[in-house]
Amino acid sequence: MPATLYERLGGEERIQRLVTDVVENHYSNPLIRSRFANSNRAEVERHVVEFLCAGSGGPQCYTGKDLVSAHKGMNISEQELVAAMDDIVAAMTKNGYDQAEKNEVVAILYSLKGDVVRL
Ligand code: HEM
Repeated sequence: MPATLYERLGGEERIQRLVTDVVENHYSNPLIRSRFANSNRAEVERHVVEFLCAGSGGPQCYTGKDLVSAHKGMNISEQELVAAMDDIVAAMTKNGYDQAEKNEVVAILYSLKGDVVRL
């Protein structure tokens, strides 16, 4: 059996470090940081770790809202989606991931566009 994406991302410990950098990038990205002004950073971070672990094949359970409920009423634009994806790719580069894993994560994020953008 080929390794799951969860395994190739290095399991929960490396995913936690990746997500800390992703959230840091979002909170300092002028294109999207205002979106998080009223969010609980620690809780968003915990939910995103669970989301990525569970969604990539890990044993964790995702305990946050479903994606549509989490983003409903925000009217997020395509530009904001690209900005968020840029933050994630930059954090993956910083954490030493290969192009193959970056491509896979970008493809998954793009496939979720309809659950996030213009709701
Ligand atoms: C495919 C892309 C995306 C995925 C997979 C995603 C995933 C998530 C997840 C798992 C949460 C946690 C939900 C919870 O705590 O219950 C969340 C929250 C959030 N997301 Fe996204 N997100 C995406 C794109 C975006 C974009 C483009 C923006 C805006 C620039 C955004 C803004 C937010 C905000 C502001 C919250 C916090 C909501 C709150 O405080 O309750 N997301 N997202």
